[in-house]
Amino acid sequence: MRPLALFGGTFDPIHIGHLSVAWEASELLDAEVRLLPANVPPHRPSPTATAVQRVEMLRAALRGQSRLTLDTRELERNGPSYTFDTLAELRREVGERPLVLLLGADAFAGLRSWHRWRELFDVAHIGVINRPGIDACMPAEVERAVAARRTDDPGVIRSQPAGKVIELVVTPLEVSATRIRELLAAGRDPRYLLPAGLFDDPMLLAPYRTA
Ligand SMILES: Nc1ncnc2c1ncn2[C@@H]1O[C@H](COP(=O)(O)OP(=O)(O)OP(=O)(O)O)[C@@H](O)[C@H]1O
Ligand SMILES: O=C(O)c1ccc[n+]([C@@H]2O[C@H](COP(=O)([O-])O)[C@@H](O)[C@H]2O)c1
Repeated sequence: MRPLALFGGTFDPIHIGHLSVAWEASELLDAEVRLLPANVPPHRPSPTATAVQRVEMLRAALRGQSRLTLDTRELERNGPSYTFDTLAELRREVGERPLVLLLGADAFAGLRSWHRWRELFDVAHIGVINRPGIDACMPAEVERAVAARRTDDPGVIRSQPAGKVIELVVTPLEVSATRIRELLAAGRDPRYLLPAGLFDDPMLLAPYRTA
């Protein structure tokens, strides 16, 4: 069955790294990919842009294609955006359809601090995306939990609803939202690190520019 993949993030702002890896993950898994902006990210300071501003940027970035879509459910919930809660809700909606949580290698390495992290495998597969500059060394506790779950076969992902971990080797792009926020705050113009749609309306990037 065609998997449904969720790519969660703060997207403060969305950049070409997000889009490119989500696109390639969709190709590698033959999956529908939804970008899932977090309302209150559980383990980091509050974003610079509001949830409404981040969604406006996502909509502008996704315009003109249909492979990547937007899922705003976490913005409709109060409190921290725990991924387990989101995936459990999605599981109830999709029945037996395979669900894949897409995570950059940095996010995956921090998995053991997540809310109910061991139970994530009951509701979804995890697709780990390589990211340059990230030490791929996994905490032993996480490696023990995932060792028997590893597969390199997208066919296995399609054949069962949840429970596997697959490494997705995509074109590495060393781009981060932190770097883009720094450039914008310094009055620079990182236009080729951002999707073109973000320049359609000058207000979209206003939260990051200093007066
Ligand atoms: N260039 C990239 N290559 C691979 N994965 C990425 C890349 N940028 C972000 N990700 C992944 O996208 C997800 C959402 O990331 P997030 O919105 O925090 O972006 P970020 O660029 O890491 O932001 P920040 O610099 O503010 O932490 C995470 O799983 C992260 O690992
Ligand atoms: O559920 C958790 O405990 C949890 C802890 C840390 C991060 N997450 C999710 O991981 C995704 C990437 O987070 P971030 O901070 O790298 O943008 C995003 O969807 C977060 O909601 C989730």
